[in-house]
Amino acid sequence: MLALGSSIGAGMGIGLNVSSSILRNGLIRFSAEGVTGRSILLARNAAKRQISSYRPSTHRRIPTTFIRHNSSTPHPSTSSTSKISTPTESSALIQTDSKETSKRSILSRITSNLSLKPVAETHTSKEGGAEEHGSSSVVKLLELARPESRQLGIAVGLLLVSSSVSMLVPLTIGKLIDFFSSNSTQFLGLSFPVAAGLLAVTFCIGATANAGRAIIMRTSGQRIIARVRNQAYLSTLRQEPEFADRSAGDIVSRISVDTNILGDSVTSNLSDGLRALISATVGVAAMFWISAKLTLVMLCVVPPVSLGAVFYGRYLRKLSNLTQEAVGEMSKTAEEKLNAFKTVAAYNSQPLEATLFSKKVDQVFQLAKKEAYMTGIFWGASGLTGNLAMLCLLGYGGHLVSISEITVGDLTSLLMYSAYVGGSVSGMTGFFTGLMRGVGAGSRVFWLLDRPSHIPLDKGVALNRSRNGAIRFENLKFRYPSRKEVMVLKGINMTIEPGTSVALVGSSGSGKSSIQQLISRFYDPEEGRITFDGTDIREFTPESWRERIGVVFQDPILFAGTVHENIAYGSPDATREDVEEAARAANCDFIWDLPKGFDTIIGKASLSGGQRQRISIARALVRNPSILLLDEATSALDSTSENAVNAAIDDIIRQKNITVILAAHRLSSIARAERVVVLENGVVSEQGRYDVLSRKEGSRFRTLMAAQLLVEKSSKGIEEDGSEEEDTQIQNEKEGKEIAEEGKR
Ligand SMILES: Nc1ncnc2c1ncn2[C@@H]1O[C@H](COP(=O)(O)OP(=O)(O)OP(=O)(O)O)[C@@H](O)[C@H]1O
Repeated sequence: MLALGSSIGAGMGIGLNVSSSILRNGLIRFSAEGVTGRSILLARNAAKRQISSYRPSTHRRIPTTFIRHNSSTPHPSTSSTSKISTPTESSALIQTDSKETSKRSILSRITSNLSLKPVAETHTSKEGGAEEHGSSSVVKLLELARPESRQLGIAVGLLLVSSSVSMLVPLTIGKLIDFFSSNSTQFLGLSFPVAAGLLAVTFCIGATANAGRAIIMRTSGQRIIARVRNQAYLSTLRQEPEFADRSAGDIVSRISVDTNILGDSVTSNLSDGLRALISATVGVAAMFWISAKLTLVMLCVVPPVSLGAVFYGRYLRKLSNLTQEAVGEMSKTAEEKLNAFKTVAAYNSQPLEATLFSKKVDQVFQLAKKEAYMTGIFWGASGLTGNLAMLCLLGYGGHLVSISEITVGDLTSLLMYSAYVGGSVSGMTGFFTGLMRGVGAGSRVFWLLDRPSHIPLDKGVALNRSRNGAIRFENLKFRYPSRKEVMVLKGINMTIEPGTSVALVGSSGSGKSSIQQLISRFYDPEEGRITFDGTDIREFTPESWRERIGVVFQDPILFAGTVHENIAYGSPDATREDVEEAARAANCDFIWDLPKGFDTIIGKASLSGGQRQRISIARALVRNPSILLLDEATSALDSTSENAVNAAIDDIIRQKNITVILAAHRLSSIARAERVVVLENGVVSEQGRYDVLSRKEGSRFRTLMAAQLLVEKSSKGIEEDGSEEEDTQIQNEKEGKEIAEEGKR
């Protein structure tokens, strides 16, 4: 009966096509359906810093107000607000007014007025997990559809019209059979041609309503998907940097695949469910009207099917969660390796990577196979039940016809209605399972939306641009959250006066970069604090604090875009002159030789390492920072470029208006700094001026640098000229002198 119901329903435009419904809610669907031109545009706009304000909890209530804050406004809380758009348009998420878009980066828009209501406690049993009570997820799912309520209301109206028309079909067919098997000249109380014409018009109205319903439902679904994707991405951007580092692939899977399932489940799936409910109700009422006895026989089949559907739905939800997590893992694996494709190729690791990926794919497949078996068994059993019920109906109905209790037309109508009702029951089962799948995908997306950042971007007071002072480390202890067993910094104490320069020195892994990351507030210390002008930097909003810092990472990243865009990244107000000046200061002469100069399109890997590093230095300088963090900033440069960049760094240091903290191994870089701080075993073991430390006998710095000197000498092909008999004292003195001299280069 269910199978028959499905096909008849589909034929009649009721669309009770169970298999297609399952397909539509498929677990793994990488289709680009949700990526409309509009959503791409939205994303691009977002990247262009046009985002106003974002409320992470808005999946409960999609934002209607978007708050823009002025560039000159020091803190989001004091910014002006303006209502700029309606909630029904996807574009409402994005606000476009580049003139007013200040130097504040995209993050400032994301952070302003965050009203994060952490519901993540419900999920925290497992980082990234999706453990949440189904009921609350269902409520959240339905709330997602709220901004679309007007459209969805219209769609439901159209659905009522199309379903009503469809439900006329069985009755009409029954009446037609009776009309043709009698001598009557009246059909439905009218002459046949008039009645046929009226029916045709009614069916046209039904078809139009059905088309309208489908269009509205689909577009609403896509709007919801676009909105959720934007929110999920914004939510990701406001997380602490380690979060994205750790789970980029999984996040991408949540934003692309899960949002699609989610959107489908609150629109197409909801529409299918409603249609099934209407069809079932009207069908049962019509059946009772035709023959209550026969209808009662038919309805015996509903309770067992419904019970089966409930168990099946629950199982499917669990399976859906597992599958989505497996898909996330799969994406993560692929993404990590594709990002390091040259390493994979260089080490001929393609077969290994293929095996690793295929294991992840297999995990997804095994789960999908389980679902396929469950689905097959469920639909097979419910189909059989339906067909047996149909046989009973025919047997008992035939008997009623033979005793003239009902006509042949009535039996035909009843048969058709029962097929409709059967189809509707299966449709409702599909709705339920689709909803459960949506809940599974939804809890993964909601987890992302609700996850509170460990370093909230909205917390704290804005740091006044004019404020300056010393950076002080007070008994700073730190370990990485992902490696709790290792204490990296065990009590750092030091003070860096404003406008001075400090070189952090220490063996590899001694914590130089970690200190810089703590200054940037990518992490917060476990104990102790870093103060700026006497205030704990955790009291400043990360945005206003980071705005004062220019960072040059060890492995500089360039984005696809022009040279100008790359240098001006994070400084949207920078003019061409500012960019050129910064490029000159960072010794980026090569830019002028590029085919289109600053307008040359570059990408992640279209420049040499040294060129990338210099662009990265220019990017840091164009911000006009108060603090410059250089993490092995000259490590990728040849000696000519290194000298030039060091000269640029010298200039910056000499001007004494930027505090420079550099982590370096090279003696020539270390020597630029006014003070050297030696890190060992998680503490500061020594500090002082370069020339003093390098000449101080037995200093830790000298021991460290002696090894470095050897490395640098051998890389330059300089032979050791000391004889074995040479007195150790003389050797020591020579070494100290050499280190000091090397530093002067
Ligand atoms: N994201 C991370 N998660 C866990 N541990 C980390 C992370 N980054 C660094 N570490 C560990 O912290 C310690 C300090 O690393 P850090 O990068 O600060 O050293 P470094 O002095 O800058 O080294 P190098 O000179 O090689 O750049 C090391 O033992 C390293 O393995």
